[in-house]
Amino acid sequence: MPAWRGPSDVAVSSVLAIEALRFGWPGAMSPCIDIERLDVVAGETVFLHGPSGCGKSTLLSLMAGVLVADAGRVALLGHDWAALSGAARDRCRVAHVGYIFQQFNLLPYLSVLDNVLLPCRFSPRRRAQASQEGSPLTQAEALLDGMGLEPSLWRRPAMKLSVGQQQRVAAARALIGRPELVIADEPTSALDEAHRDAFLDVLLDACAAHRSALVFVSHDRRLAARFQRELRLPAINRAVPTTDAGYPA
Ligand SMILES: Nc1ncnc2c1ncn2[C@@H]1O[C@H](COP(=O)(O)OP(=O)(O)OP(=O)(O)O)[C@@H](O)[C@H]1O
Repeated sequence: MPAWRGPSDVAVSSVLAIEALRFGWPGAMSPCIDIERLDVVAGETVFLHGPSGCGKSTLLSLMAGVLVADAGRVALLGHDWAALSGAARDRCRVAHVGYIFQQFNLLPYLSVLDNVLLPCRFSPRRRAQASQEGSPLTQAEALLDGMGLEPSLWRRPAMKLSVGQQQRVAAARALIGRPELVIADEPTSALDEAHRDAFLDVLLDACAAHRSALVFVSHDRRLAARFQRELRLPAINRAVPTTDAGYPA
């Protein structure tokens, strides 16, 4: 993992580096994403917001190598997603990225526990990291417990849970095995205030303990204060001034 000296002369590790990124959906008149520079370092927490349809989910997909840039570079841990084959991208993603999707993407017939354990089944690295905390099963149970999901739910098929419960299962799955980057696409939209606060506590504590970088998308600006950095993605096609870092202000 590349390291450089940060402003406080402390070595910081790059998790995500974006340079001159352009991406447009096929058939669209103009690019959906146009970012000069954005860096996220280990342990950093970023709150990303912007109007509906401005490209937040698209940007998260580019960060996770689900989509590949038309131009420019998106590098995870120093590796340019575009330089990897599709199969290598899949391996790299499951090993290093925990993704909480807007629609959760749980496997409906699998139990809650088996859903959480999926990254450990597909990635030796995630399995080894989870084993450092006892075993993958121990870590899965601890994460579900931390998310406030009762043990009586753990062996139920995921589809038999409420939307808010499924959201928390998706978060536990993203966190297991300490991925370097955790991406969360509106993960609290189905939670009431108490569960939302508990959810954020667990997510932020786990990311801090593991030094995972977190990129969190939400329309709820009240949550921004809990993050180290707030970034606004402007509406598409609108000319906006940029910060020194080249990111839209
Ligand atoms: N699969 C797709 N094919 C073509 N265009 C798409 C696709 N997915 C998204 N878009 C378009 O890209 C733009 C950005 O969509 P995106 O879902 O990234 O926005 P968003 O900021 O996450 O929105 P929201 O806050 O409503 O979830 C929209 O104009 C959308 O119509």
